[in-house]
Amino acid sequence: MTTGDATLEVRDLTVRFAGLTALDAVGFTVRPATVHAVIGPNGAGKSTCFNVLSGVYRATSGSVRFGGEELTGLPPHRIADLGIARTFQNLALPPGATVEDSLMLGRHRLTRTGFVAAGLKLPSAVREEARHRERVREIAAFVGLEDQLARPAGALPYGQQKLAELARALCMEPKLLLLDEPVAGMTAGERRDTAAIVAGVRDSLGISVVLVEHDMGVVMRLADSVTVLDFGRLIADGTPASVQSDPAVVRAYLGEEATS
Ligand SMILES: Nc1ncnc2c1ncn2[C@@H]1O[C@H](COP(=O)(O)OP(=O)(O)OP(=O)(O)O)[C@@H](O)[C@H]1O
Repeated sequence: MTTGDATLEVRDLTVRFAGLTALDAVGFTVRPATVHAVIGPNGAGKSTCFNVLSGVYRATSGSVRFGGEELTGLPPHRIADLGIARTFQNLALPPGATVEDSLMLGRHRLTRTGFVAAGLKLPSAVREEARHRERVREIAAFVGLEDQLARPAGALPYGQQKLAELARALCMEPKLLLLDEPVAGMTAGERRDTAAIVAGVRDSLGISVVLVEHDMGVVMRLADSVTVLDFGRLIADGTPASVQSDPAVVRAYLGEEATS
């Protein structure tokens, strides 16, 4: 599949949990090599949307197509096979493993060598592993973690652990990257650096990014397009500047401040 095919089309997506409509006929399009943010107050349906895109939740109705393939109903590993990788709001790295081995986990899907050949250390298996380790080093350098590869991932400062999680997802060589609150819990400097790395994922690697993020500064600077949800409904969709001044968006956020 070429990058030109890697459009994500969400149409009439509805998710109901026992009487509660978490997503109500939501639709948006993510063009290739763009950053698309999904924002909204707490409980708006952002995580539910992400969980459908990555196959963790089943849609009640509606469609999600990526490069022309229907995703709804596919299990997470099949969605990953189509070139969609995700990060998690809470870190999902194995705490005892080194950064390098954690990133090698991201290469698993791309590994051809079978269990027996790897166990016997056949030359083809050794060569393939060396190629993967080289790519892991390149990706670690891309996110600025090249000097941390030998450290246990769990020993890194929180901001660097989040970058390792991002790097692990990049190691899957995705066409579309789903980032769940990538700068949450980071210092101001780490937020800036991470925003620059995500911009590089789009501009240098040509990967599309869908971002759920509460940090409006990061969203407004980074996103090419924004979908705003409130109580499961789409209330605005467009450029960062247009949604920022949309009265429905202002009302949704002011409502949240007034009640929190
Ligand atoms: N597995 C579930 N079972 C039942 N209800 C759920 C489930 N997941 C989410 N919900 C409900 O769906 C609604 C949307 O939740 P969701 O987590 O998608 O919102 P959100 O926009 O991601 O919120 P936040 O910004 O607080 O993470 C909420 O009312 C939530 O309680």
